[in-house]
Amino acid sequence: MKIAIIGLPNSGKTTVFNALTRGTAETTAYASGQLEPNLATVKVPDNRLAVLTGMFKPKKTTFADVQYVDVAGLSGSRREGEGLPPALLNYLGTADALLHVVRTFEDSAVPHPEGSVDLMRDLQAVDLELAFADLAIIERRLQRLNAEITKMAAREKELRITERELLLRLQAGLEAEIPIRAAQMSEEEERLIRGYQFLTAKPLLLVPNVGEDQLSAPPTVTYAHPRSAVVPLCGKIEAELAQLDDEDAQTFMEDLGITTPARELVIQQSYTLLGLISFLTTGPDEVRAWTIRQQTPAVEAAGAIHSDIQRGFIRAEVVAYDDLIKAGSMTEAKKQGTVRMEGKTYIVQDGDICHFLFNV
Ligand SMILES: Nc1ncnc2c1ncn2[C@@H]1O[C@H](COP(=O)(O)OP(=O)(O)OP(=O)(O)O)[C@@H](O)[C@H]1O
Repeated sequence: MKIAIIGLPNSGKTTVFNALTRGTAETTAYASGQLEPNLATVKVPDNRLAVLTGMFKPKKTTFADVQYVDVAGLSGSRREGEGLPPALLNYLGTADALLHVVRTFEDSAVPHPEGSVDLMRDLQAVDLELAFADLAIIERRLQRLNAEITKMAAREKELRITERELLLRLQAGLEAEIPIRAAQMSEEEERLIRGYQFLTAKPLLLVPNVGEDQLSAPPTVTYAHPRSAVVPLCGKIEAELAQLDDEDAQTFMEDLGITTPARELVIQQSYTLLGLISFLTTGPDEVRAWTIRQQTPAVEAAGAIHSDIQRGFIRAEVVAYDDLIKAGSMTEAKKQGTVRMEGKTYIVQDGDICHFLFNV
């Protein structure tokens, strides 16, 4: 799963990237204009793993992970005929979700490309830029469809006409500032456009990058679109926090009056926004979180571990995390009857502790 960090130049993208990934990519007060992205894999914080590690004392503990990509700044001032550079479009198109950093911190030493800090203006500028990228894809596709449809056989023609109608609807929506993720679509329609990598169809996490002085009362931002969420963060503080060891970080957080680093909230929200959940496996060798989509049946979840387990699936022994903790041990949970046997079609829940029985 890959999440691309976007935003205007100097909004703090690399700083937020460093905060999320505990990395040390170079940040600059002047727009870097670099196109080569920074990429890092990040563990998804999950307290349950620490508790299970205490219980099972495994040789290793493995967290679920997500990847973040820090790309160059969007321009925010699109002129006629000017779109996003193809390399940037390519990075964004292949991402599973977007994380939009929008600046609210004031600092005269960090020039703003528009000369002043204005959250709503910047937010709209970037949304517009994403919408223009999608509109360009739609226009090209419509031109091709219009040329092709007349020459097609009846069955194929019908499908293409449906696609054209859908694209026209999405186009009208985008022109009225409605992102594709907010458009009403049937499952079939969603399938029809899946291959286009529309940017406004991707889940979006809006991260206002607030100043240190705004930490106690971050500006309220409403972004009322489906599959979107808002998590404010002070990039500068979080990036410093991310470099400290746990003990120093704890003291620093107490001084600042915060309980959980915002980076953890952002990572968790990214995961949720993507419709992902974790099931867990336990044992003397490893305690581990595995990533699956919501609504995944047990037989497919088994495939996340190994294709052989999916192929030879017999059944799954499942206990909910809370039930195991309540019981105190697997043996006790079995006595209490909370360890269940489930078949192939059982829908795996977040926090299920699964043991798959298989035969290949
Ligand atoms: N919350 C914040 N408060 C104060 N300063 C910040 C904050 N976040 C970032 N900065 C500072 O703003 C400057 C620009 O940050 P950064 O390089 O991360 O931006 P960027 O969006 O990645 O820039 P570019 O467009 O060059 O890729 C840096 O000097 C950084 O330390």
